Amino acid sequence: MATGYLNAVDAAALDVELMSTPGFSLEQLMELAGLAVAEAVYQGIPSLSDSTKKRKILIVCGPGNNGGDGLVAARHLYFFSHYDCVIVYPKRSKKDHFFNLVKQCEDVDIPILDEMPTDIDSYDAIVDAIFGFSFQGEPREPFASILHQLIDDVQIISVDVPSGWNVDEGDMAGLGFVPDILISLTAPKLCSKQFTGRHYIGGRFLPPKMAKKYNIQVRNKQMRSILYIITSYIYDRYADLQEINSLTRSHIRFLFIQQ
Ligand SMILES: NC(=O)C1=CN([C@@H]2O[C@H](COP(=O)(O)OP(=O)(O)OC[C@H]3O[C@@H](n4cnc5c(N)ncnc54)[C@H](O)[C@@H]3O)[C@@H](O)[C@H]2O)[C@H](O)CC1
Ligand SMILES: [K+]
Repeated sequence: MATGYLNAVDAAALDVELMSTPGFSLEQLMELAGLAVAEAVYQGIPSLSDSTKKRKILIVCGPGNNGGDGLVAARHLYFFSHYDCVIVYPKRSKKDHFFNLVKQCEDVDIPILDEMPTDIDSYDAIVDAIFGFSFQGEPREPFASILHQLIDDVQIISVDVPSGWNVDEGDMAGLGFVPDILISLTAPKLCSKQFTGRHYIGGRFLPPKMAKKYNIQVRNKQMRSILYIITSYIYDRYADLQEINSLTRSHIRFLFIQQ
């Protein structure tokens, strides 16, 4: 089954419509988006077999809601137990909800830095929650420099859009920034046609009528149950992971793109 892509204008319109017609709040959508991001990290960067050791994850958050998804993901990863997160949040939003999200992270002792640490090579992965579908033009500081630092050996997981990419056209600015994993929220954005890495889709809350309106085709039930059986078989062998994996099955799925 093909999955429809969203351009920047439709992605923003869909977001507004989701928060008006069916009555989702931004907080609710962000919580589901952030949980899906945490689950993508869990699948993409599996926990270590030595359960006394934790994966180190750096979560870089931008000034808007994409950054909010990163803050939510950090909190969920803390409770997944296998991950030690550090947040970089250089331009904090002044909105109440973001103040609360920051406090929730501080309450579970997740360090929140204003700038990039000097030891980024020591992390197992970096979550790019810098810009999403409202990014325009070329990245301004401090994010331009941060994006340059992300081009190295550490695995990168981008939230919704690889940061710095034009939402419709891809890497127009020629940054050369290419994540290893992309987690699209609600539906893949047009630029993701150029992405060839591991691709998940999360944030599964779209009412069917709205999916139809925006030409987002969801995989049919039969395909979903076949995938469910396969993933159950693979993951249920690891009894201690079962609970989290049952969450994973419900919130994210692999995206098979038919070009
Ligand atoms: N639909 C969903 O599933 C949900 C998606 N969510 C996430 O929200 C983002 C979109 O959030 P938004 O606040 O509209 O914008 P961004 O985070 O993309 O960024 C806006 C932010 O960035 C600044 N900015 C724009 N261009 C530049 C630039 N060239 N240089 C520097 N700064 C720039 C701008 O001023 C703003 O401050 C979506 O992608 C999802 O990740 C929600 O969580 C809800 C559910
Ligand atoms: K991003």
